[in-house]
Amino acid sequence: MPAIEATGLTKIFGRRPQRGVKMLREGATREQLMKEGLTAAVIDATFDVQPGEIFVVMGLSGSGKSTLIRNVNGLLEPTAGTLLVDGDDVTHLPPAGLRALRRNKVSMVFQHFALLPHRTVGENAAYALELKGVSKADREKAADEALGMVGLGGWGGHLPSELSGGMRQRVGLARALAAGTEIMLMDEAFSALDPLIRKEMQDQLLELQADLGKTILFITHDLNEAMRLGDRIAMMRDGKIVQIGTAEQILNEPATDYVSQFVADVDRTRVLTAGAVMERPVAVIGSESGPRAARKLMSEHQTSSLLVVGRDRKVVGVVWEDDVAEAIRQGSDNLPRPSRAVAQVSPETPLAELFGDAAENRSPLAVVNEKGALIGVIPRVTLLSALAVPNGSENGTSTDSEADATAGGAR
Ligand SMILES: Nc1ncnc2c1ncn2[C@@H]1O[C@H](COP(=O)(O)OP(=O)(O)OP(=O)(O)O)[C@@H](O)[C@H]1O
Repeated sequence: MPAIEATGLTKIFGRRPQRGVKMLREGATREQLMKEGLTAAVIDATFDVQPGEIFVVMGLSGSGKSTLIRNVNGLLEPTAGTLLVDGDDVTHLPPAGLRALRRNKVSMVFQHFALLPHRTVGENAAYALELKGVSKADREKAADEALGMVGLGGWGGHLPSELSGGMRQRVGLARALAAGTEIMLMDEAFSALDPLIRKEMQDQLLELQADLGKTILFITHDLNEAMRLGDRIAMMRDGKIVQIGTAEQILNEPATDYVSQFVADVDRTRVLTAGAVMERPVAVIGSESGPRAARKLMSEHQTSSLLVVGRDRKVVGVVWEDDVAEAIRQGSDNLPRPSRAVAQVSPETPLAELFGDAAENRSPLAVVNEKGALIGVIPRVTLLSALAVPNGSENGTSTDSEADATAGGAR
């Protein structure tokens, strides 16, 4: 079940907004509504946010992002459409239901921190729990823990005015974490911070998220931030969601001219990561097997690579489709020599950092998870084509150059 599910969500400001809904249904434009004194801030937004996902809503100023997020936490009531949070319909909640939603299900981190100036950092972090009626001792414990998580252990007794902007935003984050809700809404949460601190906060959020697995709806007007943080990104323009996809999908398959213009200046090598271009070896073959068995397995699993394991079940390397085909052509009974990856990289590594290794060594890269287990491989050709760099192959085709490298045992 999605953590958040919006269907046809529409928010219109102005007198008798239902008029606007009717006009939109009859095909009127946002401009035509404007002439009637109605602002269509969000139009027919349909999306879902899965538990544990960072879902980023990205758009320029005025595109409707804040209005969208305010519908989700009940600060605004949708004019049309439905909104489910954790499976419960929160579209038209009465005040008591709204209070319960904010206490138990969603917490919010704001751009300008929204800290209470006369309360200590610890009291600010514990504020949501105080509203919930949690005992002083328990909320202090939760606040201390949350402050520790965001790197502010020991600051609980200070006043917000004694903290830098970045630290204040950490308090905002700690407050949302201490609240203990599964869903966190973050409205331009890092936009007021200077670039270095902003990047630090993004890193911290990703680290925390790896441990905590919250559901995060994150609003930003910064495409690079969206691409760094978002598992998926919804691109908004003039109140409408024009595309929802991963950073890679938005970069590689922009749904509209608007999106492609938007992403034109993005440094792809910083956005695309090893995890995005790697091939997952979905099947394993013993090193004693023949190339025909390898081809059969590849076709059964619709994959172009196989992990090769030795008798002791340890991974020896990877064989590729082209090399297997070549072995069959040459009538060999042996598997081609498995390629051993030169370098191990994490799935989060930006391609920009991989390029040197693979290009210079003509080798595939092994993508390993934090426990060191192999989760994917990146053939050199894939890397080069992902970066759209001419591969400089002497033989004209990248496939040949890969085969060459294998024949020469270089990879
Ligand atoms: N309370 C309101 N009353 C009337 N119009 C509003 C209200 N809030 C927002 N709007 C209008 O709705 C549209 C969308 O605004 P919204 O604040 O959601 O956009 P945004 O993408 O969050 O922009 P920003 O990044 O500048 O905050 C704008 O045209 C705005 O003027």
